[in-house]
Amino acid sequence: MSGLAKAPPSAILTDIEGTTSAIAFVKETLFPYAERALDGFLDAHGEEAEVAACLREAARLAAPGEEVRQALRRWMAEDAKIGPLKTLQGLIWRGGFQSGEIEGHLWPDVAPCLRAWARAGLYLAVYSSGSVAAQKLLFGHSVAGDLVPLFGGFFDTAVGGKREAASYAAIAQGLHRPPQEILFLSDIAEELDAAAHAGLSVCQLVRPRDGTVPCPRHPQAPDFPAVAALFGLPVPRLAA
Ligand SMILES: CSCCC(=O)C(=O)COP(=O)(O)O
Ligand SMILES: [Mg+2]
Repeated sequence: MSGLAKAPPSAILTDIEGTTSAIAFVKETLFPYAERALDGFLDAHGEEAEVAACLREAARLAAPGEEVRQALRRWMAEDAKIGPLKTLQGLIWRGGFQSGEIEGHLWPDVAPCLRAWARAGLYLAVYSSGSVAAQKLLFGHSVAGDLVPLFGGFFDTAVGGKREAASYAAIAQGLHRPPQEILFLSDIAEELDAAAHAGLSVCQLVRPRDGTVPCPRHPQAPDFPAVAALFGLPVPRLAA
């Protein structure tokens, strides 16, 4: 087992899907919303610069002979972490989050811990395959209110893939912190491997309702208070 910090970390870097939020929320709410709205959105906005750039990149990455909208739908069904798809999803979800039709799911243990950690002076950041715009929508319109002000940084795959050690080294550099001061939380073994390889402390969230596959190579916790206990972090004050 690797990744347990000797001193408590000064920064927390968290994944979203499977870590702060249910995989079912992403697969059963977010993806179907984007799927339903895709054609209308592309018909209305397909010529706008950002959307057109995503469509060109998606066409380049599509399988030979595959139509671009067909490729986008296939990637959604596969939960493929493809940059132009993730950018388009974020743009499509914006209307849903802003109207209140979608609320960002967070497991109930997450917001109290994030607030306690931020209050104690820990630096909080997000690293997700979801675009930075989508991350801010989810935390800004979450079931626990607007949590965006708790975070100092948001990273998506523009910094590199989540299974590549270089991405975590770049994030540590961007945060001006030694990698070992950063604790990365994720449900995915390959992401934890990459972060640990870059020198970060890591912990796997093994959330029973997400059916996470436990990875014996890294410390494991069923929720954020258990992460706090493992790594000497503050725990939320109990309501009186
Ligand atoms: C607001 S991010 C939505 C979730 C998403 O699209 C995604 O791909 C999450 O992947 P993660 O890297 O957080 O597991
Ligand atoms: Mg995840």
